[in-house]
Amino acid sequence: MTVVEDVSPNALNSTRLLFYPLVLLATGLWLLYRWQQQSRIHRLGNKLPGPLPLPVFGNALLAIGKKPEELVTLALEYAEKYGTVVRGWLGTKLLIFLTDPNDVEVILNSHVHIDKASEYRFFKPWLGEGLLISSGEKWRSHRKMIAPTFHINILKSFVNIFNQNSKNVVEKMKGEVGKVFDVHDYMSGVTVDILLETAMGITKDTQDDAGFDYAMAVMKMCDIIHQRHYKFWLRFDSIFKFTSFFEKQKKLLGIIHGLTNRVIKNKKEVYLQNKAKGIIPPTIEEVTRSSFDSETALANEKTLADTVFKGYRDDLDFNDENDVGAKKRLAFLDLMIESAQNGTNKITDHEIKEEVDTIMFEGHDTTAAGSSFVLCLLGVHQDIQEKVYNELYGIFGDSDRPATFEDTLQMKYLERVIFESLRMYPPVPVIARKLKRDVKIATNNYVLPAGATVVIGQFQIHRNPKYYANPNVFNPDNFLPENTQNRHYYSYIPFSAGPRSCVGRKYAILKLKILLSTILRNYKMVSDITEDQFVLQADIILKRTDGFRVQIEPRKRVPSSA
Ligand code: HEM
Repeated sequence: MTVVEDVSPNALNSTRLLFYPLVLLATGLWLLYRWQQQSRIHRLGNKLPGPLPLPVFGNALLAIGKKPEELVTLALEYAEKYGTVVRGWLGTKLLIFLTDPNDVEVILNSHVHIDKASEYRFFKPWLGEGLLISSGEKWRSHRKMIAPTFHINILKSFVNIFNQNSKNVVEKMKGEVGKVFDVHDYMSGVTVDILLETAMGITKDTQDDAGFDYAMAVMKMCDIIHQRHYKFWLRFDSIFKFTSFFEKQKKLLGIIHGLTNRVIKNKKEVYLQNKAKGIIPPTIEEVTRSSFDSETALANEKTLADTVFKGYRDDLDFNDENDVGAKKRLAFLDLMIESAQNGTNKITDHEIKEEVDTIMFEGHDTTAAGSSFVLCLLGVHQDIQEKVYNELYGIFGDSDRPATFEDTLQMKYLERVIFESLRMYPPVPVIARKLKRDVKIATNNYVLPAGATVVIGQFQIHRNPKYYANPNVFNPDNFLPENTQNRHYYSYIPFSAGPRSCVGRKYAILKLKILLSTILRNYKMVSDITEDQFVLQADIILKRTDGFRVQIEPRKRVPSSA
């Protein structure tokens, strides 16, 4: 029997009488707290150098009417005028731009300030809460799961795929001989194909031609997100929804998610079919074990990358040095699906999709821009290109055999060229973090208030004459061991650094070496413009507004000096 309690009207009335004042008090206290916090941010923010803000707008109007390429010039002018710490106000929002490696180290090396700035929320409809933007326990546990999938032994097993796809793109580029063309189109297509095969385990015969459409959709999405960063009215969802950008975004996400959904669906179906047949997929290590033994010694050989990045050892180094075990060493998507199915790692289908979207974006657009810059720069700097070619001729001679992992260790000059290109044209030109607590930086002992957004400008850091003698001159010798060993580690951060460094750093360098060496063994790059004519575009990923224009000439396989 249910007992219904009789609640008297008086009791109800006195509850109401208490409820409303309490809500009012709580709201008042919250507003007071917010006001105090905001005035504190204002007080500390205004102690930093920066342009004079206007009431209400702050400095937001500075970007109005500016084209993306003009924003690069504007940012550089302000850095020149105000120094390595510059503050700006977007309305009441405090942005602090840092370009001194000592200050940057305080932020990037911290395990506290690992949350991404609120500007990354514009990625949410696309990447959800994937590794790039997630925070807290979700980020920590997913990073722990994903980092081992970039173990050096897994990367070695990708060498054949890198080679095959590089050969394919060389074949495709044949049609461009004698023309001026945009090499980025080719680099985008090939990097998507490589990711589909390596990270996603989708074999060539099951791929369709969606890679190129995907790459183009990603570029256009980046443009929309970027415009939302600097056109302050687009920052409000309520306004954005009524603009043409919103409809465009919907269409682009249809293409992007269409591909990633198909990839996951195919992969899961194959996994379940195999499981029903009692086939447990072999780990990558089992598949490639025989070749590892001979390579074990080489794995320990120091590459330039080990020296350059040794100052900020991250979990990628830790995983390589302390083998995580065969079971965990699966290619990225295989591991995600296996973990979700057998419950070793808690990850839902939705979370798998977020991570697939993240890796597909981060893994392709960055390396497409990186490889395009290298090819254009070599077209401009013929003397440097000849040195690269001679190094490659020394390794491969007349043969057109594919590159091995050992070969990539011999490509020392090419590696310096890649690093120098990433220095002058870092594909990710800025990183932004939200400060969780106040933090004191090295410059003038400034205190940066909790709640502020810190923007770290790699582009500017990499061109500081204090660390690079002629910072605006393309000179691969900047990465000779004698020049790197005493340089501040945080003066070179194309892959960011610290706990949130790029998880694909080693993958990217290996892939770039194989892709670029294959192209350069087959073609000579030629540029009809000089480097100072490159028009850079401030974007999520650094690009050239004028396109990555080059010409190619087929190589005769003889040393270039002959
Ligand atoms: C030249 C190539 C690349 C460059 C310059 C680059 C650069 C970066 C940078 C600067 C970050 C930090 C971004 C931030 O904090 O806002 C980052 C993060 C990340 N990168 Fe890369 N990246 C490259 C290639 C790759 C590749 C090939 C992959 C995967 C296959 C990848 C996956 C990621 C992921 C998942 C993150 C987020 C890591 C985290 O927050 O824990 N990247 N990358």
